[in-house]
Amino acid sequence: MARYEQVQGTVALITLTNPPVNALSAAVRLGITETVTRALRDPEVKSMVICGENGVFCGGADIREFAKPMSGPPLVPMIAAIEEGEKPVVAAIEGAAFGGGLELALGCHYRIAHSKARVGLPEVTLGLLPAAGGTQRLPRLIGLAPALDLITTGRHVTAQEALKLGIVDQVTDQSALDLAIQFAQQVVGQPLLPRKLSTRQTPCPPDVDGLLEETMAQVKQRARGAMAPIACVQAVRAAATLPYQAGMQKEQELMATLFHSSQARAMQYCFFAQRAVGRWSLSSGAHSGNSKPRPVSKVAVIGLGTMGRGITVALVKAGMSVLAVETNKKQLEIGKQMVSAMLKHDAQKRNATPRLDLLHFTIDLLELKNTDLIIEAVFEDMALKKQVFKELSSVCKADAFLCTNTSGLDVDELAAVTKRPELVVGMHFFAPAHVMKLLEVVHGSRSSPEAVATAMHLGKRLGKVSVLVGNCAGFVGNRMLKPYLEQANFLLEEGATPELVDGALEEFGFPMGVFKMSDLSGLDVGWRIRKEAGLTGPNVDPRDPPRRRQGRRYSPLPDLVCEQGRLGQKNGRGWYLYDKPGGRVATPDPSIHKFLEEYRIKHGISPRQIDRQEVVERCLFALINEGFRSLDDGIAAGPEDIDMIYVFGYGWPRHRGGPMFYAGMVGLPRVLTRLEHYRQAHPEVPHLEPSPLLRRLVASGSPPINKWRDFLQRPHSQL
Ligand SMILES: CCCCCCC/C=C/C(=O)SCCNC(=O)CCNC(=O)[C@H](O)C(C)(C)COP(=O)(O)OP(=O)(O)OC[C@H]1O[C@@H](n2cnc3c(N)ncnc32)[C@H](O)[C@@H]1OP(=O)(O)O
Repeated sequence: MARYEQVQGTVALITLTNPPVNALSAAVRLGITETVTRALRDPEVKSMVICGENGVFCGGADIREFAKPMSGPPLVPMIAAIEEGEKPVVAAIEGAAFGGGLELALGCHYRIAHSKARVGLPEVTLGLLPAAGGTQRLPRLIGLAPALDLITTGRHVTAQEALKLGIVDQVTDQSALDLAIQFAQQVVGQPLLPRKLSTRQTPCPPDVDGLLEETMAQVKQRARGAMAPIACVQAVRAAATLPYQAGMQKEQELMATLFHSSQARAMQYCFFAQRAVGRWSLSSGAHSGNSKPRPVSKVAVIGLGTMGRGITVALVKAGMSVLAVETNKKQLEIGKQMVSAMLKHDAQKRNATPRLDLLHFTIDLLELKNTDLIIEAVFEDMALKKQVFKELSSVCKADAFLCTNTSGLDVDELAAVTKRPELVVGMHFFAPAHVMKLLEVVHGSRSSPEAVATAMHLGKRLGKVSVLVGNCAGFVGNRMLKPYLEQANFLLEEGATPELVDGALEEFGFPMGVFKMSDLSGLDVGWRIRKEAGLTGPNVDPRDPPRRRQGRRYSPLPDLVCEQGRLGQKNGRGWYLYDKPGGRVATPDPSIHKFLEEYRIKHGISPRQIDRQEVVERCLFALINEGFRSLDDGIAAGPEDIDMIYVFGYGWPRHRGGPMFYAGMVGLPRVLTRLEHYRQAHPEVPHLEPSPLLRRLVASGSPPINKWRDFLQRPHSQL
């Protein structure tokens, strides 16, 4: 797993050979240990170069090994042997040097990088810290403040930034390996001690304690309950305050607390789940491996409202030519101004030039005739969308893909009004569409594998995590959100306040609770949908009592709030009060408390004390229960799909792995028991009835999440 060659007479070339990313598996660590020992012993060898096969230096420790018993030589002494040796070692970094890969390079005496290479210590994103000396060597190399930034965020750094920071010694556009070999010959005989990072002092600002405290405060706020970022600050603190060996000891102690934690398991699960969702399959036998996407060069976006603007920006940022379409000149001009401003703002942040040249605006649908793929993003109204699809079907070229950005309407119904239902798919973006990483690709019953492959591929080009889902009301994400919102409203009826519910969910790790999220989205959005569904407004069945609809418990609270003209952040009043219309600072509103009290009196509800555990269980277990139903229905292909939808689209804390992973962590029998308990207490709420899949899993001894697919009633039946 590490190849040994002698080149240019005196240079030992050690190549890591573990494709695709040369992860430091036990075999690779053994290979490095043996080849380095050989080179150190060989009198003909004067220096060494370490590189990786296939243009990738090293993707770090082998994450798949973390769940297994440790075998092979450990990383820390392996890297120490390289640094302590008396022959210069040069790391030739091509592609990527991440985690243990960068730590290996930091143990080398010199680092040469290709200009396209990226380096970083992303362990924090896996619930860990760089425990192969990274927290001690990096600060000694680049100083306390930049090391804190890199280690606590795990961000990837370009070769140019790495050079500026001092992580690498040279960057080349030519072969990094050739330069490293040349370099290795030149440095023979030069003093090695100053190149051994463990012997250096960490460069620190005058107020070390101030910097560490400030960083810790920021990190705690960002962490939302994750432990790893906090442990990272503690480890880097040791690099500034302790001698190297004591710092290494601290690094190991902190790693020991993280390594077997449920948070680390959750985040490593997310790492693989994110990659797994890209490998889709359909019941027809088509899958990502045998279905080719069609090349797409010209894309159009119909409708320049909030979603359409975000989608347009995302496409342009990915370097695609976009035709943006509006119904009239006034709307077109507004859209044009806003899209241009968004692109300029984004480019300014990245110190780049906005690609306004890729944008074209029109109100003439006939201009769509040469477009390869059209994304409809008009108002969420079936009649309107059908009309748009009919027109698109007649004006667009016969093989153009027609995609809808609906957040939950029936994709088959839209496909049925076109002459090409096989080319129709859903592309459900999340607001703001140029920022949010999630894309639900909705497979209608007649969508072709090519259409699915093309939409999934386009999502990837846009840098999205694309998840293929089946077609049902709300697809996967919004379908599961419904029982979650419903429980939150019921909790208000029963005695909670918006702050109590939100506080519990934020403590769980959501960036914002359900009521703050609703205020941000705009309360009128759901209000309109409920009106259309006959749950409120003139279409309500007059025989329904105020708190019952369609045979089940219903809370009219959100409707009543809207009737008071409280529409959320946009007009400064929703479940909270805001500093101004459009303001973001939410403060509890006594008039909402009064309104809730009056509502309870009116409906004869005696308020009770509700604790945070009940909030979390009722809201999240109801959501998880619907997740099990989506799996059993074949709307979600696997638990990983649901988890990635929630992590990337709904702010589910990554260190809790996603709702389905979390259910497994809590224990399926407990989820089942608590749902049964709440269902008994609230017999009029069908969403609390435990799903048959959950019951089957528990009856089968609660198998691990990677075995759940074996228990599905209709695997992939809807996909
Ligand atoms: C026992 C105690 C040990 C203590 C050691 C503590 C110190 C060190 C810790 C670490 O190093 S943790 C690992 C840190 N490294 C990372 O987080 C990097 C992870 N990888 C990536 O970011 C990317 O893979 C990449 C390197 C940038 C390449 O990206 P690309 O888009 O080209 O490919 P991918 O699809 O992401 O990956 C291809 C394939 O490889 C698998 N893989 C990638 N990295 C690793 C890894 N470090 N270990 C195991 N497997 C890895 C990845 O899962 C893909 O496979 P599939 O999932 O598709 O089968």
